[in-house]
Amino acid sequence: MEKTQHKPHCLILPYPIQGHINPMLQLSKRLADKGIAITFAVLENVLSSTDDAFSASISVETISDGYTAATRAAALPPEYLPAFRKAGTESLAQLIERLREGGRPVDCVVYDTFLPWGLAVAKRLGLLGAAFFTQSCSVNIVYYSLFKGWLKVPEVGKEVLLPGLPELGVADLPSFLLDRETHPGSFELLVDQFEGVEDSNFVFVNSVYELEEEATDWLKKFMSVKTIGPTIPSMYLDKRLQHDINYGLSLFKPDDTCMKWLQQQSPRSVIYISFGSMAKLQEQQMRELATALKLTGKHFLWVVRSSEASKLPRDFVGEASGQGLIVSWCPQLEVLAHDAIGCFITHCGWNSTLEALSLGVPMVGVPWWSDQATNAKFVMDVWKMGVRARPGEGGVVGHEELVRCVKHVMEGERSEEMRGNAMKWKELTKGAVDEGGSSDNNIQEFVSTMVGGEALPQK
Ligand SMILES: O=c1ccn([C@@H]2O[C@H](COP(=O)(O)OP(=O)(O)O[C@H]3O[C@H](CO)[C@@H](O)[C@H](O)[C@H]3O)[C@@H](O)[C@H]2O)c(=O)[nH]1
Repeated sequence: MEKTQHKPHCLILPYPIQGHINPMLQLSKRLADKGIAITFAVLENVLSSTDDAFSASISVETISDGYTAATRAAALPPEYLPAFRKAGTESLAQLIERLREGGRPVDCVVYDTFLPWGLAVAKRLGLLGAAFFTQSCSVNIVYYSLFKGWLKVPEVGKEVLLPGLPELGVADLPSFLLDRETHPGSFELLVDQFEGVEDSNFVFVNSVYELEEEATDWLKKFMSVKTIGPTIPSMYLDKRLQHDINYGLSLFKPDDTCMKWLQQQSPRSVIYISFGSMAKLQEQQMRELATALKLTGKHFLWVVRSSEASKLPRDFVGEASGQGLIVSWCPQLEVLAHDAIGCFITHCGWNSTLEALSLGVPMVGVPWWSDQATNAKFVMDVWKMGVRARPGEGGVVGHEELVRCVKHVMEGERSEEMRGNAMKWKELTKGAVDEGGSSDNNIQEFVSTMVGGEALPQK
């Protein structure tokens, strides 16, 4: 690669959902801090949610998916993804051209692997391409094996043994392998992430090498993997980026009142419950959760997004008002970092899992879809800092099972051991992003290639 004459410039292309914007924005901040110019390309509706703190160091531009806010909400993946590919390909190329004409030529497109056409645009325009995976290396091995045809969709009841991974039972596999009907197009979206990836100059994964060494080493045989996580604001980890306190772009409005309430609770006494930005729980599951929370008698903080609120049992809000707090969205990192939190009932979305690992909070996993069952398996059996609640009839986790899991994590015989493990992972994830840590080295290596014109990695 030629030495660049101007400040190296990366265009970052995230898929427009919270769980993808957060990690890609965080990598952007790390790169900006190391002297890379960043353009963050988002849809119009995301633009209004950016906060000034990050837009000062990162410039934000829009691209189009061909939809308006109203038509997008109603679109399903089989229709939406090809339309986004078409409109996105065109508007991304136009944006890159505009930037070039404006004296800010782009050197590298860092594209979310949900948008694999980002690489095609980069290559067509003679730019470098860097893939960004928002899920773990272990989950990526499952999808890559499917993409290559090495793994056929397993029949129900069979375990799967893949290189770099522990044996996965059927219930541990990403949900889209066994159920393609409930969320049409999702299986293809996940498998197609690998389109052209072997030609990407870099492959970023939001993970930590030390959390999944074998899986990462195995993937590295096929692509230029660089683990760069956890992508959490620096002030929760290494504290090297003093201004990096929040994620900086929230599609939901956080309710900060819960922080005052947490302040009044004793250490490790509160159960925090959140299912991320997308989960749509069955009404029965909400009922079981509500009953379980009442039965534990413990204080709780429950995030119920406004679109889910109608599923809360009638009277629960009033009845539980002395025991807990329900909010529609919260500053999750601040909550997890608070010493009042004793346990996190989570869907095990990859960001939430990494956040709990990084802040040392034991988990009760209640996976809903996608990679979450696999993440829950790792939480329980590999990282040993929590348990996975087992579902009963109709996939619903009953209140008795939930109470059992919470007690196990907060006061059971093995609770101290889990706490100890949680502290170990907390130190380790911080070490990864600290100067000279595995993720910091990977980011630095990328920056050196961009700045110094070093040889591109072997693919
Ligand atoms: O009240 C809340 C609740 C959540 N969050 C944040 O929202 C993000 C949620 O991300 P994640 O835990 O990954 O869940 P999803 O939003 O469900 O993420 C989708 O994307 C992830 C990355 O691909 C996948 O692992 C998940 O399965 C998929 O559902 C996290 O950073 C949380 O800190 C808040 O800030 N406040």
